[in-house]
Amino acid sequence: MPKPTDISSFATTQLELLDAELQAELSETNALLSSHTPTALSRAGLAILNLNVSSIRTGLGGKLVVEFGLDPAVVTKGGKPDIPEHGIRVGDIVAVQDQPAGSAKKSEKRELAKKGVEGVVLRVRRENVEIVLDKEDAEVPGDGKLWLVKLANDVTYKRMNQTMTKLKKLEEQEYTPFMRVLFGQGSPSPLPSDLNDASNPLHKLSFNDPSFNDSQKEAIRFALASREIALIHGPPGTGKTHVLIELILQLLKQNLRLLVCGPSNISVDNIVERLAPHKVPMIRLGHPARLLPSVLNHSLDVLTKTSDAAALVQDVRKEMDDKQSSIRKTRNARERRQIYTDLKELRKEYREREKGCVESLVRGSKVVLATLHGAGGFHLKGKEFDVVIVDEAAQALEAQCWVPLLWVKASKLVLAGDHLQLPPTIKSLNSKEAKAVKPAASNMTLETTLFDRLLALHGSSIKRMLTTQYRMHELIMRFPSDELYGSKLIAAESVRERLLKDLPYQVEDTDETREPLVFFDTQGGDFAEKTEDEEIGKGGKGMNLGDSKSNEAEAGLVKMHVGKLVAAGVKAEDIAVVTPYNAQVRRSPCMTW
Ligand SMILES: Nc1ncnc2c1ncn2[C@@H]1O[C@H](COP(=O)(O)OP(=O)(O)OP(=O)(O)O)[C@@H](O)[C@H]1O
Repeated sequence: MPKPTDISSFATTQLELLDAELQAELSETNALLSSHTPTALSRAGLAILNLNVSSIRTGLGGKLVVEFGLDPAVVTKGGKPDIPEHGIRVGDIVAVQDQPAGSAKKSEKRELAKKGVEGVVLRVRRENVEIVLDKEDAEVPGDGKLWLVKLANDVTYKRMNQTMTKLKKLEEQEYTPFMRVLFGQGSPSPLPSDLNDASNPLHKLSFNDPSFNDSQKEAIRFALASREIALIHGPPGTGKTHVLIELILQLLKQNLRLLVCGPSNISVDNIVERLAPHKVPMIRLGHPARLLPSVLNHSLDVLTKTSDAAALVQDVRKEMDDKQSSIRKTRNARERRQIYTDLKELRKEYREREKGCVESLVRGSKVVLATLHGAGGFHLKGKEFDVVIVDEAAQALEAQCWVPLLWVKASKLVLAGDHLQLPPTIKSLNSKEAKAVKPAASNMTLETTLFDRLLALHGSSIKRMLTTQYRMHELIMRFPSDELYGSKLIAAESVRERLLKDLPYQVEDTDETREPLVFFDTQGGDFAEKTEDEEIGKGGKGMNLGDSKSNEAEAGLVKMHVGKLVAAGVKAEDIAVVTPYNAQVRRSPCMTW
């Protein structure tokens, strides 16, 4: 077994690695922003030009929400006021500035860049974009044309950094037995020896879904019985989320309080959606715009408007909105100053009332759900939970997993994920800065997840693997099963022999629809590969700089195969074409049939 990890040196290494990663991210973005014109950035999807403020209101936390629409001057007569295609997404950090004139020189533009305000994208619609401004007393830029440009996102780093700094500063006597287990300074409590025995009460567990297979039942019993940590290893399509939902329901039956997290909003929303039919008293923390519409009813934003405790908050919110809109009508400087002073007072009042409302909502929920990052927000600081559950844990940086573990009080952790799929993306892996870091544990990089580290520390006795998959024909499953999962995967009856010709609608029995897996050998043929420079502005969305590959003849082969499937009756919307290269994706327009 590896040696126990020294907690303080672990945190120091993490801080250094995180800093190297942030530097890599910042230099990538800054290089891009400083060397391209607004028009080029807009073409690359990183900026939106020609905007005006269309409205201002007060959002959760008393923050200013500003809506931007297209300047009427650029909307062609009779045309729609739709914002042209862009790659700015909810949650992105952006700057809003007066738009430099097309003729402005670079230095002048930089000067302008210092003005303006920063914020987070709250909502993106066809005809407008909403931004929550960072600074409460920020003055929204003037009446001229504005532009909005995407900046590097350092918010998640800040929180990971705070978390690792807190871990580093903890005194030894502050380490809980639970924490010691997570660093190998203690062993997990032994499980009851009769866990797999019919005499164990967990064997009489009544499951909400009677169709669970044996590996799923065992994982649920194991996670219930474990005292400190339980890892649920779910290869693709093995029902990992299905198992987590059951586990949550079972833990609730034991009257426990749960914090459920995932690295992304979608991973958390997926659980909320699947828990909702069980009428569980739950609350989903997070920016309302980042949540799926079906999840909004459980969100703090909606509950602070609709719950009993909400009326008090509403009063102040309305008053703030009225004041805010009166600023724009006032030209007199003294009056404006007075309004700002009033707003400051109101904001204080608002925050206090809102805090009370949120506290009562969080207290009343047996299950709180948030992203790992969101679990570090002030709503949860110091709150007690019996179990923290993290889904998609093998896709999260370890420092991210520590956000819920350090800011709330908890003594048991369940991690669900698949450490054999791709780890989180790291930009600094081979950077000079990352290489200079001396790791506290052998070979530690940011790619080492908490899931990996715990397995290496305590061995597979802390893990249960789900082995029946409900997604792939046996032949498709064979390769990943043999190469990654020790040949342990089993195809469920429902998919083991499933073919396209057996789809529940009319599909002809042809060579293409009879085979579950086909390989085309393109070696040696006339399949020349092209390398394209993915230069900004050439139509790529996001920051796809660097080389990308494409191969016209291979695209032709795909087109031919897809054509045959469609001709046999397979619906086009049931077919996905996947390729790792952007340049090859761009060949897809030639695939219309
Ligand atoms: N015991 C079961 N019996 C029948 N179907 C099941 C069972 N368990 C899971 N499934 C089905 O398998 C599919 C995959 O389930 P789920 O989405 O929970 O898996 P997952 O492991 O979380 O998936 P992913 O690979 O996307 O992480 C779903 O359609 C689910 O209904």
